[in-house]
Amino acid sequence: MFSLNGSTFLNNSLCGVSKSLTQSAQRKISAPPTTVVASVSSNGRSGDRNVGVLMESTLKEMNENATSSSSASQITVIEKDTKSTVGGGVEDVYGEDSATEDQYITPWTVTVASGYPLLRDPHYNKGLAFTEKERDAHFLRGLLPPVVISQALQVKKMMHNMRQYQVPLQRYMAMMDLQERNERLFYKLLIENVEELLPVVYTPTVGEACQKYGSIFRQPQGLFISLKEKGRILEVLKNWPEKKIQVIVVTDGERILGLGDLGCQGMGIPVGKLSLYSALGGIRPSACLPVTIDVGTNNEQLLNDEFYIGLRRRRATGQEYSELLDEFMSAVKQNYGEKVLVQFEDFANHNAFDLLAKYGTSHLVFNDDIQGTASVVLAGLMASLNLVGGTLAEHTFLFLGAGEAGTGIAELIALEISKQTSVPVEEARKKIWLVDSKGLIVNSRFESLQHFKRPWAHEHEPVTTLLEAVKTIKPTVLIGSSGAGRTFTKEVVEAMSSFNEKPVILALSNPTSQSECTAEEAYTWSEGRAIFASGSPFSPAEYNGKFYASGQANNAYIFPGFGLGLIISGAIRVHEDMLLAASEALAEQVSQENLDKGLIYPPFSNIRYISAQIAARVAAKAYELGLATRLPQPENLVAYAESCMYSPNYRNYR
Ligand SMILES: NC(=O)C1=CN([C@@H]2O[C@H](COP(=O)(O)OP(=O)(O)OC[C@H]3O[C@@H](n4cnc5c(N)ncnc54)[C@H](OP(=O)(O)O)[C@@H]3O)[C@@H](O)[C@H]2O)C=CC1
Ligand SMILES: CC(=O)C(=O)O
Ligand SMILES: [Mg+2]
Repeated sequence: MFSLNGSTFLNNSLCGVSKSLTQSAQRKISAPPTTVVASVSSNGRSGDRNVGVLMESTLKEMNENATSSSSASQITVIEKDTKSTVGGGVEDVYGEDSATEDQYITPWTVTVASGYPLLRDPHYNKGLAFTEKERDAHFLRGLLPPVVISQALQVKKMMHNMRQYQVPLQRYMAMMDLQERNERLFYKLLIENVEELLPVVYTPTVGEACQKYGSIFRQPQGLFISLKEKGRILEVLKNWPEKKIQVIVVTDGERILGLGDLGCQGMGIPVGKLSLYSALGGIRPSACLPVTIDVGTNNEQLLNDEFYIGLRRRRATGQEYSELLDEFMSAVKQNYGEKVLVQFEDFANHNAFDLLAKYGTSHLVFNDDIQGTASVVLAGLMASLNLVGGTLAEHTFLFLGAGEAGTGIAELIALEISKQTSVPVEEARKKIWLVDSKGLIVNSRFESLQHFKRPWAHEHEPVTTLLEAVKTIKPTVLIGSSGAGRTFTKEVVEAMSSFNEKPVILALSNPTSQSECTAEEAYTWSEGRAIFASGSPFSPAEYNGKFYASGQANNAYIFPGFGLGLIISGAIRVHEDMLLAASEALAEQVSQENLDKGLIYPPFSNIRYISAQIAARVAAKAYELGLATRLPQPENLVAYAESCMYSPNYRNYR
């Protein structure tokens, strides 16, 4: 924070300044040499080095165009300074559309360019919602049609338009366009229509978007760090316009959902995950940084695709790979400090476990596929006990898929059983069985197993098929984490239903095409008795004249609230007890009404409230474990979490 000409500026607001003025320079619309320019160049922070460079050229352009100034002003965005203590990292709640600016008495202001560049700045643009006063004050007259509409009407209109698109990818592109045009409207739309829009910005549509990312790419939405940037990653991080980053979601694109290696086009995943961080967990959008590490791809189709946007080479491995990751992780810590959360997403399992182990002791890291998925599935299983009875320890679990998701979930279940029953975790693991592409994981395969599978190699005869494993193990819970679609066949579901009154069947694999079975198949083949949830959403399925709704067992329930909990407590490390705490918090949100419908997850429509509960529980655990640095601990963590959440409501500009 620094002061200039009697105003106080938020450091990160400078990004808005430079962006707007740069745009104005590009468009040859000059802004006046106002205090904004001086304020940027007066800031000596190294993080703003690139801002200074940009400002120099902007100044030059401005001088050249000094006589053509029409958008000659800056605007002041009114902000309240209620949460600046949390590392400046969470945004306060602003007033409703109708609120008058005089309602806010504030010591904080953000200054950005006005006029035409304001309409082109997604962080501040309000489109037709600019009021008459704002249009006069900020040189917008004539740049907009006469009508002034509320944000609520804008939402209504956008949803109407969105529903005209029949093709999911068109909806995805319309949402991305909106995000690039008017960020607050994008989040308002997403938050208020979360159940309808989640499948658009997230699974399943984001999968197709990644597959076609080269063709639909329009604007950079995150940072691309390729082998070409080796030795210069810190420099690359400084190119990102926002300086106050709290959450990074990073992928190397090698295991995008269940679609395999999509290389650089995996960028859609960090972008999608981070939009959920803001919409579902209330993390300020400008504090989120999507990153794709491009070390090549082994996907022949992409390598031969003329529109492919990544490095046209096969994947780097070994030292070449680990040196790039090392440099990235060091640069992140150096640039953003030790409290920035790095979420690893959709790495292949031969890197994912090692990266988590390697950086887990030195950085605040979280692997969504291993840990977030484990937490969400454990929550669903806890809730399902209300329907099927018994304790966790009394059930038998069988997984199809023994990778990140499968072994991550298995381990958290074992940990919870161990805590509940005081048996050693090795003992608790004995009720959990996994099948991989070679069959049941058994002792005789031990030597050839990857390290993360070894704890699951139990004493048993070799079994090669899932059906045989189901018939032999007789699980009460069947979990699909294989990425292989339609592998829960009629015979498998019927076998599960033959010895379970209510078989619990979770088909976690994404996107929909990779789901181990559909909702309709699960209910039909189990004669309506299955307790079913899936990674990607299914519409209610009809069986025998009755409709069955199913829940979405997806880590999207966990990571936004989990991340918020880490941020509000200033946590410096992730601990497995935090994952258990998040599971408990989520399971408690499953109401009797949900259970009566066979649902083991609450509806996403309530997700912000749920995220606050999760955040509070995670933060409380961070304090209990001595991993929190934000002191003193807030008295009411739920209220605190809620109050910290980003609001997409428009702000008033004076
Ligand atoms: N719902 C959610 O929130 C989440 C869902 N997922 C989904 O889970 C799936 C798997 O992800 P992840 O665990 O990271 O992937 P991994 O690649 O780490 O693991 C996949 C596992 O499935 C096994 N497998 C693949 N095909 C078959 C088959 N036909 N029969 C039996 N086993 C098979 C593999 O066997 P082998 O080891 O022998 O190769 C491997 O053990 C993906 O579709 C992903 O989208 C992931 C995270 C969260
Ligand atoms: C949901 C998720 O993280 C995945 O499918 O990889
Ligand atoms: Mg994932």
